Amino acid sequence: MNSGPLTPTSQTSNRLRYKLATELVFIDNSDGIKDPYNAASVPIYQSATFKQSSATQMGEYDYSRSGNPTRSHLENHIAKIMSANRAFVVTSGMSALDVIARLVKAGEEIIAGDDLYGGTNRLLAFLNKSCDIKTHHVDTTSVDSLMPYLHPTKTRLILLESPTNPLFKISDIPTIAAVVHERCPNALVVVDNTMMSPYLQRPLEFGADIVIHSGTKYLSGHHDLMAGVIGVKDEVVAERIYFTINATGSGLPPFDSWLLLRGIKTLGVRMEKQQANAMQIAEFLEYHGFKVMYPGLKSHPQYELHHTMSRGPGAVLSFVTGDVEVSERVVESTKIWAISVSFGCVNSLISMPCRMSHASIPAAVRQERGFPEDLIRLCVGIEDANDLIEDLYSALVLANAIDVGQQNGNA
Ligand SMILES: Cc1ncc(COP(=O)(O)O)c(C=O)c1O
Ligand SMILES: N[C@@H](CCSC[C@H](N)C(=O)O)C(=O)O
Repeated sequence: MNSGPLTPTSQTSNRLRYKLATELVFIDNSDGIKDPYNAASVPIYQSATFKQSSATQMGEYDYSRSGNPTRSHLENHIAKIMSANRAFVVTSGMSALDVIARLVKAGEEIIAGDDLYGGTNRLLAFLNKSCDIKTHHVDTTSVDSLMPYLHPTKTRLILLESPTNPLFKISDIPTIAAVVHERCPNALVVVDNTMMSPYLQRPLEFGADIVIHSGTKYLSGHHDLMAGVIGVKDEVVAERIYFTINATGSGLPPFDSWLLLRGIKTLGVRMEKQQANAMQIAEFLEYHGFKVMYPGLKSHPQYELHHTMSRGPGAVLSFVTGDVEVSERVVESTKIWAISVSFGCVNSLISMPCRMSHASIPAAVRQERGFPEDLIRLCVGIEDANDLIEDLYSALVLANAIDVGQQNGNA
């Protein structure tokens, strides 16, 4: 009898042979997963179970919760583009974070940012209440702010977003990783790299132990699926993660794996266009006097640091109007920009994080952490940049966020 779960074939040579734009579309057939017909598009193995030739010796796949060839193809491909030794795909970004959280035992501690995705904050609050796992929320823009909480045995995870969602704070990932590894040999540095995608930033190359992505965002690119991605450096940690995914049944189903594999092929072109559009929109808003949070602008306090780690600033940005009601009117007045949570899609989206993606963070905590209630977040798509700017300009004028008279010198 098979003594345990099958470990699917997700070993990969984590070296990039070509430039990333090439690797994104180049699906390596030397990964041990053979298709008898040499299909150009990896087939969808829509099968829950797999027939065996023996009652005692299982083949490579026995049951899709434990492993599925379409998922394995995707995991190999993702490991390569993330510079990971192993990668796993699960049913959502939150599921990826849940799998990582299961590496932490009761009584151990997590250090995370004071600006982070609302759902992550909610999961960490739940772990505190129900599992005796405490999180210290600190300003991760300063390595010093982590110091008082680094404990040689208790600290288990350091969870970073860089840039953070939604205030675009930058963490010095290599320095934090070096300090943490020196002081807390038991701790793992985890980076939620959703904002950047592996096309712009690969934190495993500069010290992180685990990188996660909400695959719902840039990796898939079309808002037609939910997925989470985990890239891991260390084989022992990878085996624990695989165990949890199989034990809890959170592996990504075959059809969604296929869709995600298809989406990844266009990540490079989408990101280049979205980022170029975002840069124009950030400059437009700054020109009109708004405080804009975007690491592509020289006015960003950590512009230099960000560019030591990343190939670009990405395509999400935030700005404030100075008045919550004005912000609401702006958001409700656009036509092309859809009022929607999420980001990373080919379509442009507009939202108010305090009312939407980050509403699960209690108002008092938001206030304590200096989270502006009038914040507007823009997720820039691939549309024509001038159309996007005109639509935004009309909404800003309609909401009285821009005083046209003053701009014309008539005020
Ligand atoms: C930075 C970040 N991490 C994780 C998640 C969770 O991803 P998902 O919605 O795919 O569960 C999100 C958004 O949802 C996010 O913005
Ligand atoms: N109602 C959802 C909100 C999802 S927000 C999705 C995304 N991460 C974003 O930042 O827009 C929830 O409660 O999780």
